[in-house]
Amino acid sequence: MPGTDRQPKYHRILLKLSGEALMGSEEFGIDPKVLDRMALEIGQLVGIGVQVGLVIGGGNLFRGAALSAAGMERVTGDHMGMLATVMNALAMRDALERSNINTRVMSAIPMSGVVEHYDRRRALRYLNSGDVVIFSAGTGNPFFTTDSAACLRGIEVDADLVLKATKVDGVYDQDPVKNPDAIKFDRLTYDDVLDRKLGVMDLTAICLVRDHQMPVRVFNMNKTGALLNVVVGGDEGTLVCGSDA
Ligand SMILES: Nc1ncnc2c1ncn2[C@@H]1O[C@H](COP(=O)(O)OP(=O)(O)O)[C@@H](O)[C@H]1O
Ligand SMILES: O=c1ccn([C@@H]2O[C@H](COP(=O)(O)OP(=O)(O)O)[C@@H](O)[C@H]2O)c(=O)[nH]1
Repeated sequence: MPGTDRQPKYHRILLKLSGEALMGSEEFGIDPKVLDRMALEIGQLVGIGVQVGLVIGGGNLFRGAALSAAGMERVTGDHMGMLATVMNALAMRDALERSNINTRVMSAIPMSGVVEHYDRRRALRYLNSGDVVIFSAGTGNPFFTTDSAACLRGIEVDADLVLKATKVDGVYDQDPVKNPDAIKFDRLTYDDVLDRKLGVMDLTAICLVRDHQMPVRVFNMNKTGALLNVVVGGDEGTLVCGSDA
């Protein structure tokens, strides 16, 4: 990889994968091939000694806002969305463990007998011992998103960086899916994202990382090798951070 020596720049990361990324080319649900590819890429990080926390979305299965638009009570829809993230987490654990990567799933909603309840100190012990920890069920509260959950858990476990894996190459001046002429930023401040209303992450999540000066890198997970490149300090995607970071 040009310009990198493959030594990790970050000791502990929090990686957010969108639920939709797990669909691959399917319309709904989970494509096992995508899970296996992601497990491989995450395994490369574990292999060079990086501690990995994961938050997975649920948009491939249910989103509270969409269910609410179809007539369901919003809180019920959000509960379904959070349960969807637990299903995705179980599928990801399965793929990681088939790749011989020790993985723990914790849930913000107690689900005895299925997954462990989220406990920050226990999560830190698992991370320190090299296990991948998947934080599922979002924040456990309706009206939030898994982007906010990723930023929250990243701050709680003192990650060096939150990585938002998405289907575009970074943050642009407009939505690049709707505007092919959109221009990509290499670096932005939290206030730039808020002031310009750049829609790549919800505002609650951005405010949270700004208040705690947690850097976030937005990058394209469909690009093979991009995740490893970020972690070894490569200039991938867009870095969102404080003005003097
Ligand atoms: N300014 C922007 N820069 C980059 N992506 C943007 C921007 N505004 C909106 N988006 C959209 O945000 C999406 C990334 O967010 P993500 O959370 O991965 O997807 P979703 O919200 O569909 O689950 C991109 O697919 C892109 O279409
Ligand atoms: O803290 C949270 C996180 C998620 N959700 C619900 O779970 C759904 C799936 O999460 P998200 O939309 O963030 O998934 P992604 O877009 O990343 O696939 C959301 O739409 C919400 O309905 C929630 O209520 N609280």
